[in-house]
Amino acid sequence: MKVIIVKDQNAGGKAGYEVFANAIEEGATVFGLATGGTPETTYQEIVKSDLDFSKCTSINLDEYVGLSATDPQSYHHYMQEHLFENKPFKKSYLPDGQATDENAELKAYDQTIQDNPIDLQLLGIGTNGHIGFNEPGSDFKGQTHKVKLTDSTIAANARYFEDETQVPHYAYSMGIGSIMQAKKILLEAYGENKAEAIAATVQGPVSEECPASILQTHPDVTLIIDEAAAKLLKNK
Ligand SMILES: O=P(O)(O)OC[C@H]1O[C@](O)(CO)[C@@H](O)[C@@H]1O
Repeated sequence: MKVIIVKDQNAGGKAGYEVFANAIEEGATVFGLATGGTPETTYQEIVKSDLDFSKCTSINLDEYVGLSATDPQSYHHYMQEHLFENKPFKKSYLPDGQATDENAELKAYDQTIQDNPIDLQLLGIGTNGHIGFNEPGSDFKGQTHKVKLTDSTIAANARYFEDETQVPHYAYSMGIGSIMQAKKILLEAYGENKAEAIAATVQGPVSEECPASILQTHPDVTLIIDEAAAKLLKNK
C-alpha cells in the first residue's frame, strides 16, 4: 500500500487527478468510480483538465435502491453533475435503483464488471471502514448485491437529504470480490472522522469488521489521505 499524505482535500484532488492521468497514459480504459464527498475535488481537477474519457468505460460502485436516475439524490445524478456532464465516457454503468427484477439487475451488473475488467478503481471509505456500500461483515468475495445500510451510514449520508428519514435504507453495491479484481485501486480519505477507519485499513488486522482492510492483500493500492485522516497512523 502506497500512502500519500496531503495537506487537505484540495491537494488530494490534485494528487488524485495525477493518478487518473498516469493511468490513462498507461492505457487504462475502464474506470471504477465512487461518489460521496470524498472524490469531489479529484473530479473537479479532472473536469478542469484536458483528459479525454470519450473512449473509456466507467462502472460505479453503488446506487441507492428506489431512487430514479434523475432523482437529485441518486448517484446517477451525482455522477452526471460532478463528472459526466463535462467529461463524458463512451459508456457509463451504475446499478439501476429502480430495477423491477432485482436479481436480474444484480446478475447483469456482475456481467458488466466481468466484461469490462476495471483498470483503476476509485474508492472513498465510510467512517466504519465500508467501501462502496459494503458494510462491516460483508463477504470479502462478494459480488454485486443488495445491502441494508447501517445506521451510521444512513446518518453520514443524511447531509445530502432534506432529513434522515428520506435516506434510502438499501443500496445495490459492487461486492468486495469485484473491487479486488481491479488492476489498480486508489482510495481517498479526508477528515478526522476517517482517521480510525484509515488506521484500521492500513495497520489493523485483515478483518471483515473493517471491509477496507482487505486492501492490504491487493498488489497495487494507493491511498491519498490528508493529515487529519492520517492522524492515527503509527510511524507515518
Ligand atoms: O466520501 P464520503 O461522503 O465521506 O462517503 C464515504 C463513503 O460512503 C459512501 O458514500 C456510501 O455511504 C461511499 O460511496 C463513500 O465512499
